[in-house]
Amino acid sequence: MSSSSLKPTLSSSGRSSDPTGEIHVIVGPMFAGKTTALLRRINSECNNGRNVAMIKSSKDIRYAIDSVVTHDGMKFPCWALPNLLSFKDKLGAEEYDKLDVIGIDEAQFFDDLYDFCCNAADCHGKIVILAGLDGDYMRFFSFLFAYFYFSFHPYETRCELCSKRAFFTLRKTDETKTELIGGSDVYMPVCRQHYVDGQAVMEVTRTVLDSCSEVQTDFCLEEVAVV
Ligand SMILES: Nc1ncnc2c1ncn2[C@@H]1O[C@H](COP(=O)(O)OP(=O)(O)O)[C@@H](O)[C@H]1O
Ligand SMILES: Cc1cn([C@H]2C[C@H](O)[C@@H](COP(=O)(O)O)O2)c(=O)[nH]c1=O
Repeated sequence: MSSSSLKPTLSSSGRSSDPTGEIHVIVGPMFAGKTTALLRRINSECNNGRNVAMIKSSKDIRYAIDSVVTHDGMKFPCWALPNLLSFKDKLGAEEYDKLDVIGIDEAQFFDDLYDFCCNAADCHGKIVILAGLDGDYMRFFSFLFAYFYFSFHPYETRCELCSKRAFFTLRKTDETKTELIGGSDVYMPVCRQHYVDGQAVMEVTRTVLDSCSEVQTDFCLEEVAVV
């Protein structure tokens, strides 16, 4: 399929039936082949019949205004935007809902990257593929890398609740301090969906406990039913 003939949003056979989203990150220095890798992934998703949209920052129109372009000239049509949270409005809610995959090039230029990606993956079931610099010319580490460390998963296990691939550790207690030594009494590996569900349950539970001072606070998540 020729990328140059494609509109920014590609219609094909419809949405994936799996509601769980994913975030994939491609990072490295300039000229490392990040955009090439992103285009390869996006083309492959298109060829598999997924609805795809590509976004880049409107700050970067070096090679083209409305295409992502690699240093050696490969192209893919895109939305050039000043921020990501405007994307849904620009595209229209109906078209956004049909999307399976969102590619974002030059991701380091978007201040709202974290909110957009988590929302798209956690709440809307999108597969988000990011490409960006992992550091600037001073070798300062990019927050892009830190925010999305969970998208790099050389070691993985299975979700304790549904057996899908697990990338997250869910804390089962209401303790909020960062360091809390424990084993399976306190933690469990979960998939994205069960992480989101589990956090929501914990949030509600904390609110209830906060408003009811006599209630004992040493509960465990198993007691509050996670589905
Ligand atoms: N110094 C350079 N100037 C221009 N093009 C280069 C240079 N070094 C490598 N390239 C080409 O750029 C390609 C990678 O481009 P691209 O995927 O856009 O990289 P990135 O997005 O990581 O900056 C390489 O395969 C190579 O052909
Ligand atoms: C190192 C560095 C880069 N940039 C800019 C320069 C380019 O517009 C992009 C990187 O593009 P590429 O696709 O990864 O080649 O970022 C910058 O603004 N500041 C820097 O320190």
